[in-house]
Amino acid sequence: MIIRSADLEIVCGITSEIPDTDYPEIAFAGKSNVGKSSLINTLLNRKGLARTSSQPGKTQTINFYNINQTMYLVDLPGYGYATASVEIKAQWGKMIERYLHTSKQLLAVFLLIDVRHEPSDNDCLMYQWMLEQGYSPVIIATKMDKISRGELDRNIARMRKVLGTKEDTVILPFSAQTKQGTEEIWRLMETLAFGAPLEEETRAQQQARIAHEKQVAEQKAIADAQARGEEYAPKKERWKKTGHPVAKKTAQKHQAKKAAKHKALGKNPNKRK
Ligand SMILES: Nc1nc2c(ncn2[C@@H]2O[C@H](COP(=O)(O)OP(=O)(O)OP(=O)(O)O)[C@@H](O)[C@H]2O)c(=O)[nH]1
Ligand SMILES: [Mg+2]
Repeated sequence: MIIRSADLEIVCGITSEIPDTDYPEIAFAGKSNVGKSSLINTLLNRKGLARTSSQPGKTQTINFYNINQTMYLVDLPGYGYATASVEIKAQWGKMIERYLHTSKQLLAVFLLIDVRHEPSDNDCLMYQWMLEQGYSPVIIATKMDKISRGELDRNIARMRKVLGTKEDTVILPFSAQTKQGTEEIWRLMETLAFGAPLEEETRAQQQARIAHEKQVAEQKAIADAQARGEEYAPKKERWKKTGHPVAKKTAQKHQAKKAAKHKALGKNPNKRK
């Protein structure tokens, strides 16, 4: 999917109402620190949009990211955050439960499990809940960069066994570090949200789009210049007018500096050793 816009549009805290949104929602659930926010950043190709931390318990609200005004990716707080107080844990649990039960647009819940570890009791509960509610069960095995290929196969088999997955449950290995799995997850999300994976832009379409965007930007620049009562000079011409290209100036400065250094050291820069 080509991401034209990705904005954190709604932040829902423990006392907030669950919002009634206009687009399908895909939520990311899982234990604290499993990589939910990192997955969202990777899918959107935005490094710090969703806040992440090596300390568990970073996401404490339900965050709705509006993508291209067509769908929401929903980042949930993690469960099983050991150092949070019992009361806080219960409040977060209730908030997540309230969201999962009341959202009218929730299309799918992706359950994230760190591929290095055995699924926890909470992971098993979450998986069962997804089945009971009739959601397409999708599991993302995160942090695949941390183990070998052989271990990955063994751990995914163990994951299936512990969760007791149905045949049609998809388990997708993923790494936010290497971005492996990103395409597969997008294809699945597009199929769920729009019925089929969106067509990739062909090279010709991409060039046409870029040319169109350039043309629109230029027209805007002309209109802005006119509004200021100035004559529009395209970038290249403005550059020509000065007669001193920045790159040339920088190169001259660099050369002068180098010559001074060599002079100070009494060396000839062109002499071979
Ligand atoms: N090596 C590696 N590290 C990862 C990966 N995904 C996440 N991490 C790291 O794991 C830590 C937790 O990531 P987050 O994305 O904040 O996890 P979260 O599930 O959103 O955590 P909470 O908000 O606390 O529930 C961060 O230090 C990330 O850099 C991955 O695929 N590979
Ligand atoms: Mg998070």
